[in-house]
Amino acid sequence: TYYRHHRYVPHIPRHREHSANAENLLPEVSNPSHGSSQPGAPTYPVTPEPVHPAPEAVHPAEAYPVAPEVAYSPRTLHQHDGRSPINTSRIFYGIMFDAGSTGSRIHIYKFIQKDPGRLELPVLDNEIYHAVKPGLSSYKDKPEEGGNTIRQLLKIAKKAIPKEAWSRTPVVLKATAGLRMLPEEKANALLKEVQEVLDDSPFFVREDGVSIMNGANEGVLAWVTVNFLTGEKLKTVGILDLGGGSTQITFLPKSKTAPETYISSFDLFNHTYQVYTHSYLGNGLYAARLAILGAKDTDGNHRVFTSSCLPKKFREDVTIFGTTYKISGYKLCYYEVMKVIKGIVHQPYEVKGNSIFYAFSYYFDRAVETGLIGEWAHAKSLSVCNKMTKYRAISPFLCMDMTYITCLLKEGFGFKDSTVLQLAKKVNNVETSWALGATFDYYRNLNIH
Ligand SMILES: O=c1ccn([C@@H]2O[C@H](COP(=O)(O)OP(=O)(O)O)[C@@H](O)[C@H]2O)c(=O)[nH]1
Repeated sequence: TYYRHHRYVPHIPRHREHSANAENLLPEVSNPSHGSSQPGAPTYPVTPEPVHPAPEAVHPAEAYPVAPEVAYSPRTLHQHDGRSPINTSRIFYGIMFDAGSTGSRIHIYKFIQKDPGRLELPVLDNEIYHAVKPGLSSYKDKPEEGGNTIRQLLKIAKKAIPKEAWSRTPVVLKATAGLRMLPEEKANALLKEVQEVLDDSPFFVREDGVSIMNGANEGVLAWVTVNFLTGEKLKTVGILDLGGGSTQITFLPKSKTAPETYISSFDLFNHTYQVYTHSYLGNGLYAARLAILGAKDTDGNHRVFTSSCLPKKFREDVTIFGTTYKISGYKLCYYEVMKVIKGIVHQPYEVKGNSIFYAFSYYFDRAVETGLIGEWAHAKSLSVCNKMTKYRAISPFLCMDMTYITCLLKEGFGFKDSTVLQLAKKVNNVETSWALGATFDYYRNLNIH
C-alpha cells in the first residue's frame, strides 16, 4: 500500500460574496454541482428549504446560543432579503474536546458570518488545536487529575476567545475508545468530574455536553469533517482513522453488499447520506499492541509479554492506558499480528476499487516516524522489522505498529498493494478529526442513525 502526503487541498471558501443557500447553519462548502451522476452524492439546492425547520435538541432555545437566526429560519428570510441588510459581521466560536484513548485535545473553531442580513452563511475562519497526554482513561483511578487536564486545556480557550463571547460559546466533550473500554463506573466517574470542570467554566454547556460518543458517530463525523474540508465536487472521499483504542472506516458505498449494521444515515446539506461506517473497538493501534502481546484484559502485573515484533534484546516496562506491562522481544511478527485481524475486520467490496481514502491519526503519525511518507510501500513498511536496531531509538514498537497497519489495510480491509492512500494530518490547516463534524452536528443536528 502506498501513501502519499497530501499537502494541500485547495478549498475552504473564506468569505463568499453572496449565497442564497440560507438554510445551512454550517459554514460554506465549495459549490455544489447539481444533478451529480454519483448515486448518493451531495446535492446542494440553492433555494432554502426548511428541511430541519426546528432543532431537535432538548432545549431548542439553548441549543443554538450563537446561531444566527436570520440565516436559519425560512420565515425570517423574507424580512432580510438584501433590501434591508444588517451590515455587521458576526463572529462566533465552538469548543470541541476530543477525549481520546491516548490524549485529550481541544479544538477551538472560529466562524464568521459576514452579513447575516444578506443571508451570508457562516464560514469557518480558523481552528486552534492543542493536545495533552495521556488520555482521560489513564486517570481511571484518579478522576480529579483527569479533570485537571481538561481544566488546563480550557485555559487556552479563555485566551483565544474574547471574554464577551464566553457565555455564548458552546463547549462540548466527547470521549472515544478509551472510555468505551473502561468499566462503566470508572468511565462515569471521569465524565462526572469533567462535567463539573466544564460547568465551572464561563462557557456554555448543554445538558448533553459531556458524553461517550459511539463508534458509528465517530466514523460519520470524521467523514463529514474530511469531506467538508476537501470539498470535492462530484466525489466524496472515504476515511480511515486509526486511533489508540479503536479504528474507523467510513465511505459512501457503491454496492448494497454491506451488513446492515455497518450502514449509518444522517442529514447534511438537504441530503440524506447513507454511509458504510464501522468502528472496531480494540483495534486501535495501542489496543492492538496489547492484543498482539496477549496482554489484553490483564492487569499487566504478573508476567512478561513477548513478541517477535519487538527488537530481540528489548526488555522494558511499558505503560498503555495507565497500566504497566513487562514486555520483551521474541516470536514471528506477522503471524502474531494476523491473530488480531482475521475474523474481526470486514472487507468491504469498495476498497478494491479506485475510491479515494484519506488516512489520518496514527496512520499519519507512524508514516512520519518511519520516514516512509510519500513512498509507503507494503514491503518497505515491513522492512522496518529487519532494521529494528536502527529504529529502536524512535520506537521499539515501530515494527509491530507498521506490521499491524499493513496487516489491517491488506488482510483486514482488503486494500490492494497498489492503492494510494491520501495521508493527512490537516486539510487546509484544520485537523482531520471527527471534532469539526461534531461541531456541525451541535449546530445542526445531523440526526445520525
Ligand atoms: O485532531 C486530532 C485528533 C487526534 N489526532 C491524532 O489521532 C490519534 C487519535 O488517537 P485517539 O487517542 O483519539 O484514539 P481513540 O480514542 O479514537 O481510539 C492520535 O495519534 C492523535 O495524535 C490528531 O492528530 N488530531
